[in-house]
Parts: sequence; structure tokens; C-alpha cells
Amino acid sequence: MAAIYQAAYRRAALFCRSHSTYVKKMRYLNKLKEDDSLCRQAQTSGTFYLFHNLSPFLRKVEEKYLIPQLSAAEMKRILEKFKETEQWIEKSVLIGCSDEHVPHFALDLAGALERSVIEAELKGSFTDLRKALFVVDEDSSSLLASAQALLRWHDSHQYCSKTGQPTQKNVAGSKRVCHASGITYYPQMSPVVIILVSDGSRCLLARQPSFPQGMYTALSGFCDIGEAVEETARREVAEEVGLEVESLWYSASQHWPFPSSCLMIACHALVRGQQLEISMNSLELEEARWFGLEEVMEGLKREPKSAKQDNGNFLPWFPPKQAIAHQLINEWVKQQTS
Ligand SMILES: NC(=O)C1=CN([C@@H]2O[C@H](COP(=O)(O)OP(=O)(O)OC[C@H]3O[C@@H](n4cnc5c(N)ncnc54)[C@H](OP(=O)(O)O)[C@@H]3O)[C@@H](O)[C@H]2O)C=CC1
Ligand SMILES: [Mg+2]
Repeated sequence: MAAIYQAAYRRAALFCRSHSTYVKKMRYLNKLKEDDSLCRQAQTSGTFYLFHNLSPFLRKVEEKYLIPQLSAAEMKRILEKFKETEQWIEKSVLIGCSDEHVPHFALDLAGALERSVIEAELKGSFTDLRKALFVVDEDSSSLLASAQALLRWHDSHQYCSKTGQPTQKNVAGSKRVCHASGITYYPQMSPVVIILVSDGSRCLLARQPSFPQGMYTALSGFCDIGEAVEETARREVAEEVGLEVESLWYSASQHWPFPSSCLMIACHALVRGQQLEISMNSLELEEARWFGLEEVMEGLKREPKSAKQDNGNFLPWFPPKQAIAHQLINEWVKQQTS
């Protein structure tokens, strides 16, 4: 099961086993979001995950990539050592806490310290999120994705879209306020529906021209304003491959940080038996076709590196397990083989 939502499942399981720990933790986090002075105090005892220009800081230990958490004292020492003001800490955003209520913050140090200076001091490297998500463990990839999404949102919402005046973040970073207009802005995600279409014995996978060679995935599309998930799924399948959805069922959801904070809502769909001819929209897709069970099972086993053939062509491969598309494809295989 894919990393990011496996972490969510684990949190839910923990909730069942240890209800009071979970409830206390959520209530504590909620208090930190609501109470600026409590959150400012929490910054003095919390731990910090570092970013530079939205790239997370990773340290490679033997063959593993770890995400170092810095204590508040260590943060203070580094900022002082490089003659930066401690006020940088105020730019941090709350991203969670331990069961013992040690709060975790994320902080982007671009503008304060040179990337290479921090890398040398802390013996690690700022790594592009597209690489980082796929080399760290499952819980860490979920945490990095949401921390980066929150930092990105703050970076791009510095001004009020009505007055043009600067907005101020609350200490936790759960919102920004324009004091001139009184408008409060909250971090947002764009809902996207991802649909694995099947005709009962085959499934439909497609490629956009921008995909790496050989990679196919399920159809997807942003929800238009006012649309329900079912309407988006039906419209996207009609727009992209000219088929009509007969029935649709929900699988799972995932926060996806690319290109910027999508809420991926994953569904399986069945199309009408009498109309199975694909009419592809070539403005959006490069290829869309039906895959049989055997070809899908082989594609799931294939690594991108081993997809290239001697003649230069690529055999099909699918998104990695961290992407919810992978779960949809896996589930379809299980349905076919059970
Ligand atoms: N985690 C996973 O397993 C997967 C994740 N995805 C993610 O789903 C997202 C959407 O998939 P895609 O099929 O490309 O979507 P669409 O089919 O909706 O097409 C994308 C185009 O829609 C327009 N658009 C409409 N609303 C928005 C919005 N809120 N934000 C950005 N663009 C918008 C843009 O066009 P224009 O630029 O012309 O205005 C964009 O290029 C992608 O960001 C992708 O990363 C996709 C597949 C698998
Ligand atoms: Mg699409």
C-alpha cells in the first residue's frame, strides 16, 4: 500500500487502539493553532525540520535517507553562529507533534542562510521534493509533503488579493490575515479526481506528453468549481477518452504536493459494455489504451530503469507506490484475481 496513505491508515489504527492519546494530541495541536502565545512558547521546546527554497534537508546515513529534527537550542546556535536573528524562528509553521506533545515545526531558511553553509554545518543536503519523497520512509514522505505544501502556501500568499496589503501569519501558520480588510486566508488544496476505468476485464491507462518515457497512469482531472466528485469523474473520462462512466466507487484519497497541493480522490469506474472504443483527446494525452491483466501485472513489477529495450522503445511501467495511482492499479489486479 502506498506510503503517504499508509501513514494515514496507521494514524487511524492508532486512534482506535489508543483513543485518548490521539484525542489529546489533536486537541493540543488545535490549541497551538488558536493560541499565538502558547505556540510561541512551544517554539522554544519544539523540534524543527529544515527546508531551503522548499527543498527538505536530508542526511544520508549508510544507505538510508533520514530527516534530521533540530532542537530549538540547536536552531538558536546555528542562527547565532551565522549572525542571523532568532526572529527567523517566527517564520516556522506547525506541522504536528509527538505523542508526548513535543511540537514539530518546518522552517525554510532561504533568505537567511546560504544553502551550502547549512549543508556543511549539518552534514546533509537540501534535496528536491520529487526525489526526497521517494527515498525516505513512509511516515516521513507524508510529513515532508504536507510541510512543504504549507511552506509553499505561505510563500505565495504574502499579500491580500483584495487590498494588495501584506498579510500576517498566525504563529502556528494555520492561517494568514490582512489587517486592512480583515480577510482571513486558510491554506488550500485543489481537489483532483483520479479514475481507473475498467471494462470488466481490462483497465484503461494513459500517458501525457510530459510523462517520463514508458510511464502510464490512470486518468485524472481537477474538479471544476461547483462539481461533485462523481461529476468530475464522469466529465474527465468523457473529455479525455470519450467514454461514458456507468458506475463509480471510491477507493482512497491522498495529499499530493505536485504541482502544488492537490487532494487526490481515487476512484474505480466501470464503462458501458457496448461502447468501449477510445476516442482520445490529443490536446491532453499522448496515448490512452486498454491493458489486460497480464500486461498490468508485468508493468507493476517493472522498474523505470529496466523499461528501455534494445531498440530504444520503452515497455510500460506505472507510478511508484507512494502515488495513489499505484494503489488503484494494485486494487484492480486484486479484483481481477480474487
Ligand atoms: N498521485 C498520483 O497518483 C497522481 C497525481 N496526479 C496529479 O493530478 C494533477 C491533475 O492531473 P491532470 O490530469 O494533469 O489534470 P487535468 O486533466 O485537469 O489537466 C490539467 C490542466 O487543467 C488546468 N487546470 C484546471 N484547474 C487547475 C488547477 N486548480 N490547478 C492547476 N491546473 C488546473 C491546467 O490547464 P492550463 O495550464 O492550460 O490552464 C492544467 O494544465 C496533476 O497535478 C498530477 O500531479 C495525476 C496522476 C496520478
Ligand atoms: Mg487529466
